[in-house]
Formats: sequence, C-alpha cells, structure tokens
Amino acid sequence: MTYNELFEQVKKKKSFLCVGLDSDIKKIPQHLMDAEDPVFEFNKAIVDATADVAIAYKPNIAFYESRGVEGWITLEKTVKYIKSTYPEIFTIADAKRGDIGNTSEMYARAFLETLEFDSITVAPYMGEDSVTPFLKYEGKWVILLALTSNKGAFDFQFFEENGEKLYERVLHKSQEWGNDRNMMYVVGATKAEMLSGIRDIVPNHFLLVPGVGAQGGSLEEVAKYGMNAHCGLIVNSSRGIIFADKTENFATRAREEAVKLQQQMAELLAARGII
Ligand SMILES: O=c1ccn([C@@H]2O[C@H](COP(=O)(O)O)[C@@H](O)[C@H]2O)c(=O)[nH]1
Repeated sequence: MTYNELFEQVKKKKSFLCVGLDSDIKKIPQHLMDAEDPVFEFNKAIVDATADVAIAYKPNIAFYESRGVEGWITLEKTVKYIKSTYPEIFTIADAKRGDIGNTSEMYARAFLETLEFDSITVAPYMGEDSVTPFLKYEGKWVILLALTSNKGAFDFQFFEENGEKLYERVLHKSQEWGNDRNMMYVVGATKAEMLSGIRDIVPNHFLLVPGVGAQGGSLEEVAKYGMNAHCGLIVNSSRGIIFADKTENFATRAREEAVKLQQQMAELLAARGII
C-alpha cells in the first residue's frame, strides 16, 4: 500500500484508527467457543463491525503464536479475510522482529510475503543489517520502534549522548535506510508530549501510535503534537475496542467504541483542515 492510498483512506473514512486484534483466546465470548476456530470468528465479527471506521488492523502476533499451529492458522485466515474483503485497509503484523541479516530476511518473508501483511513492526536495536531486509519489499512498510508506550521505555530509550536521546538516534539514523514512503515509527500515546520534538526529526513520516484506550493515552494530545498536514498518524486501540463487551453483544459494543474514537478523529482532522 502506498502513502497516498493510506492518506486517501484517512480522508474518505475521516479516521486514523487502527483496531488492534490482540485476540486473547481466554477473553473470547463464551458463545463462540463451540466454533471450529473461535478466534477467527471473533476477529471476523470485529472486522466486519468496524471496517467502515478503521483504516488499519493490527494483529499482535504474540496472541497467535502462543497458540502454536492453530494460532498461525487463525492469523493467516484473519489477514486473508481482511485483504480479500476490505482490500483498502492497511494490515500491520505487530511482531517486533529483527535479527542478523539472513534471519531478518526470513522474518520479512514470513510476514510480508507468506502472510502478505502490508507492514511489520521491527525492533531497531540490532541496527542496519537487521532492518534493511524488511525494506526490500516494494509497497510494504517497516514500522520501527522509536519511543514505546510502556514504563520500561525509560530504561533505555531516554539514554542521552551528545545531546541526543536513544530514540532520537533511532529516528535520525534509520532515515539512512528508509524514507517516509516505506518506513513509519512507533511512538506511544502515553508519551504524546514528546511528539512535537519527534515531528522536528520526522516531519512527514506516518507514526503508529498505540496506548490510547486501555493504557490511558490522550487522543487529543497525540493529535495536538503529532498530526501533520497529511495526518501522519495511525492511532491504535486494542483492548478498549475488542473487549468492550464479552457477551453476545461484543461486536456491537466494539463498533460503538470504534465509532467514538473515529468521531473524535473526524473533529481533529477537520480542525486541522485535512477534511
Ligand atoms: O510501544 C508500544 C508498542 C506496541 N504496543 C502494542 O499495541 C497494542 C496496545 O494494546 P491496548 O490494548 O490498546 O493497550 C498491543 O498490541 C501492544 O503490544 C504498545 O502498546 N506499545
């Protein structure tokens, strides 16, 4: 998917919402548990209920690979369903991979070729040769971890040398490998106030912003500090949407939560003159 296709979707749906498919089998509504593949039925219902207000879906791979072969089958069916039913929607494999070059090549093949995701989250810690194999796929995206939403982000990411923090170094250095047409960055909504400094370094890149919803990040603050003229944001909420209700009403309630966020997003996009 291209940058322009992504931006067109933002304008058409008046949304920059990503729904996170962190589909923990232990939290799936009981009535689905008799199905052959309960997690797939759950994902399908969530996707059908939210596809008109979401521009992206982000299955977090941990919730699938933890279930072994069955989980991988669910994951494959889910991404195939999204791509065949809603081909305009951006898919993110939240896998946080990265290894020595030949191993990264295999991770890239697994998620971008075999599973046909549009993008994958990648950890930058092992440097250039661990990241560039993911950039060899035309039309696909690397989403590099920059400043994460969790408390542990303070352990390393704020380490400073010569006036540059580690996450700033990631932003600067990685621009030698990719550009705003094939690379995005993860920045946690819980650290929204850092977004204006981040925009000074990467004014045009899309940012994937998790941490709104269950982690308490503020959508208004994310937009205030992080939105650019092309929106430049993909804001994720997982548990706050998909587990809003664990009864037979789960898809309707998921939709309500997604629409709430989309309506706030539409106001923020309008205030910025983007729509
Ligand atoms: O810094 C990061 C990077 C990734 N994530 C992932 O996003 C979702 C957030 O889920 P919620 O339920 O909306 O909190 C989840 O898959 C994380 O692994 C993140 O939260 N922060």
